[in-house]
Amino acid sequence: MLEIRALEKHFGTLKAVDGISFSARPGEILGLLGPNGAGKTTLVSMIAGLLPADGGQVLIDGRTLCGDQDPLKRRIGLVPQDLALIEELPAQDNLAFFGALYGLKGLALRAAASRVLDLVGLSDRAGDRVATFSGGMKRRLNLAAALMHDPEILLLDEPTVGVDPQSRNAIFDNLETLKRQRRTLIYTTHYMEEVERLCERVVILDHGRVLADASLADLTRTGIVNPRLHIELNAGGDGHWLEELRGLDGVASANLAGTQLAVGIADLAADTSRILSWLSGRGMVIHGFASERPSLESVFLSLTGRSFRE
Ligand SMILES: Nc1ncnc2c1ncn2[C@@H]1O[C@H](COP(=O)(O)OP(=O)(O)OP(=O)(O)O)[C@@H](O)[C@H]1O
Repeated sequence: MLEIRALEKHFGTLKAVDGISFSARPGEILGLLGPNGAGKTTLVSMIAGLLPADGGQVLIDGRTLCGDQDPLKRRIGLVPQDLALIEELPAQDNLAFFGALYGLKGLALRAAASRVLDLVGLSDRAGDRVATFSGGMKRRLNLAAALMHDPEILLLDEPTVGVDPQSRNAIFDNLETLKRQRRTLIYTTHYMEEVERLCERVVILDHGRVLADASLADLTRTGIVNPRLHIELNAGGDGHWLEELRGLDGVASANLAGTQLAVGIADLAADTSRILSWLSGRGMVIHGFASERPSLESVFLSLTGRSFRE
């Protein structure tokens, strides 16, 4: 179990990480989301022990991580945002370099290289120089390098930037394999669909603080953003009934533009038919309606005031 408690990092007067706490379990892929400058990379660097914290703690199974030399650090791996590869060396020599940093040598080093190359599907390219690899292959090797010392906690800082869809899917498959191996994965990304595909839980950051820490299902159900009904009426009229509609149980908002009525409601299943009947009862003819569930994108926008990729 990885626990982050009240972590802080200041750069001059800027609080890049301002008291962040959350935890992540083995076998979980936790999505770490936030707009540019939210503090994600700073946070991940502190968890990885690359950057000293100004306050707070990182704990693994209840034990506090103390400094760069702490043996607990071996239990963490980092896939950095910027590729950390030596282009002129073959893939296997790159892996040997990273393995050696963790004290691996001889047979153990070769076994680790073979295990990670197999996982990322690059065994047949082991002897080729990284300079000859595609962007996606470099990303996969970057992931392999972080796994040489067999960490149980893996921090991934935007690991699919610049990756073609095929390599992206290959990386997802690798991450799902690591999840099945009961590792803990912290996944930072700007791609909403990646979070929706990979993560059950998400921590949303902005200005160095946690805005939300919830399962994806709960986030889109909490009422941070309501589901909506889009109803087309035969005639909007003066909308004198709007105030009354807004006062109904389960109605969070109601807006009329011409003949288009948008109603924010608490629960699609429970409230839809009741609202349609209420409108019919007021003599309104409904030409059509559609329902819209809140997306993670709309939750993010509502929490941060910014769109995901701004
Ligand atoms: N070494 C540094 N010195 C001064 N300010 C820094 C330093 N590193 C980061 N910052 C600032 O801290 C804030 C958080 O930056 P960070 O890189 O952690 O954000 P991020 O969420 O990873 O952003 P992005 O999505 O753009 O990678 C930003 O305002 C950034 O300018």
